[in-house]
Amino acid sequence: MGSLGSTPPFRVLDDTRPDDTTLPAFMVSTTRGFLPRMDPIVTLPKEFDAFEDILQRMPVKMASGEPGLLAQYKLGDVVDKELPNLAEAVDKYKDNLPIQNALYRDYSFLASAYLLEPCHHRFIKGEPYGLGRQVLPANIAHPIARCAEICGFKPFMEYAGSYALFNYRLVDPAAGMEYSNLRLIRAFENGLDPTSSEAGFVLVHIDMVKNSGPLVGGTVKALDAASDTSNPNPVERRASFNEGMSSILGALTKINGVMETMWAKSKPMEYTSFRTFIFGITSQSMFPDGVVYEGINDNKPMSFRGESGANDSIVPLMDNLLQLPMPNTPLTEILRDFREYRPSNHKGFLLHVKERSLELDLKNYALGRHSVNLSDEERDLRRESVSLWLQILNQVRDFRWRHWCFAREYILKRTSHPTATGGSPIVTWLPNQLEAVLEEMVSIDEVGKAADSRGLGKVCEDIMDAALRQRETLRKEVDKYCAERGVTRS
Ligand code: HEM
Repeated sequence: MGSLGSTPPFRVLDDTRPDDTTLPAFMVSTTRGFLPRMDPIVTLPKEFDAFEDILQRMPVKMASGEPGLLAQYKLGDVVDKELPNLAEAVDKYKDNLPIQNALYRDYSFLASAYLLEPCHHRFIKGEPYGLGRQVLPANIAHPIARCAEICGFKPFMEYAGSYALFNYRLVDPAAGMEYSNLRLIRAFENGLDPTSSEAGFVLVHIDMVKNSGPLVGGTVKALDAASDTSNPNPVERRASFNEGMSSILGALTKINGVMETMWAKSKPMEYTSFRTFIFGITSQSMFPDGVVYEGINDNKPMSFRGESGANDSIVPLMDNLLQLPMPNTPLTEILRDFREYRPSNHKGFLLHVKERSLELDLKNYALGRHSVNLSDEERDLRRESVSLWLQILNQVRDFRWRHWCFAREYILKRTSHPTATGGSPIVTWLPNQLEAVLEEMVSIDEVGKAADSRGLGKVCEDIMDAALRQRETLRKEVDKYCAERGVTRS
């Protein structure tokens, strides 16, 4: 295929080669999207039995239903007395990347539980979080630093590599990724019970991401169609572009539908109790000077953001493909920083899509800004492209609006702690991006109306009516929370 531009190609997998242990666990594919290439490894090699034993005793409520070490405030003591430093055993498996990913997941669970155990105990007594443990001992610090380095993660719990996307197992392997067939591998509170709010919170993320294959496939198709200079037929090219965009729209609609199930699967009242363990170090009062990883970084304190869905790749993929303009604010800097906390292959793909979209001038291609002397058929297809662009933006709006509702109902109404788990300011950060989407929708709608006397049709008119009403509501709500909490918008 002939192709415009010089951005190096990116290899998106169709076959994820689940048995290949030499490839990283996370590689973007048209089949599994942003999920790992294979179902996560559950059982660690036998050298790690002592570690596994502590992990099983760790949760507030163990798999047996009995109270575990975190319920008794005994985890720190047990780690200090019983856990060997298994850094050499980690190295023994350095060529097996899926095993390294499982080790990274498990060490990051233990690291967060160890550091935040004192905060959990204050929280359940109704007290402020206070300080976490400020030093991560060598028996956790050395192995986590090593396996994180091998896998390309930060040595602290991440969303994809650890807490969410590498943390499920199938009850019946033959039944696949059906929600009722999913269980967590690791949990802090009572997440080993699949009906718990902690399990629901994590499993809904997985249930959404399992629909990201067609999103990736549609993105690749849209970019390929727009760059296919070997096809002299503009009608065919645009029809193919629209097919890619339709696939994206279908995937996002499904993903948003699954996201809505969060309300029932994870109760707003119960979120703050397991959330204590997924806070990060950066911008958190529990770690004002960072954390010392014993024997690492010359014992100078280090700081990492906490686990957050903000490190998921679905929405950033759309931001990059659609060239969504973000305001030049400190809040947008946080958004950029979040994008460092994801698997290297996801990062590479997101960067590729961003660069390719700009190089192809994809937005102007979709909007038909450079098209002249169009036939009726081309005009219809171009109108469809603009409508699809707006409908996809509307799905991104839907995702971010629901997020604002989550933040309001699960967090703002329950706690005055000013920062979210990823370290963003809780009142202003999500609205920063949601406002940007709403503004872009207004701008695309105007282009669509100006380019075609028929406008964009009823579907888009209804979308815009609802979006403009939502913008008013959002502004009032954010003003209210800012006033109540004495914060400014950026
Ligand atoms: C009860 C449910 C949820 C709550 C309370 C919640 C809360 C939050 C908060 C507070 C943030 C701000 C970033 C930070 O952590 O510092 C955030 C960001 C984000 N979360 Fe969630 N989240 C929830 C569910 C989900 C789900 C199911 C996904 C699916 C992948 C997700 C994906 C994201 C994304 C993409 C962002 C960045 C938003 C943006 O770019 O504007 N979240 N979330």
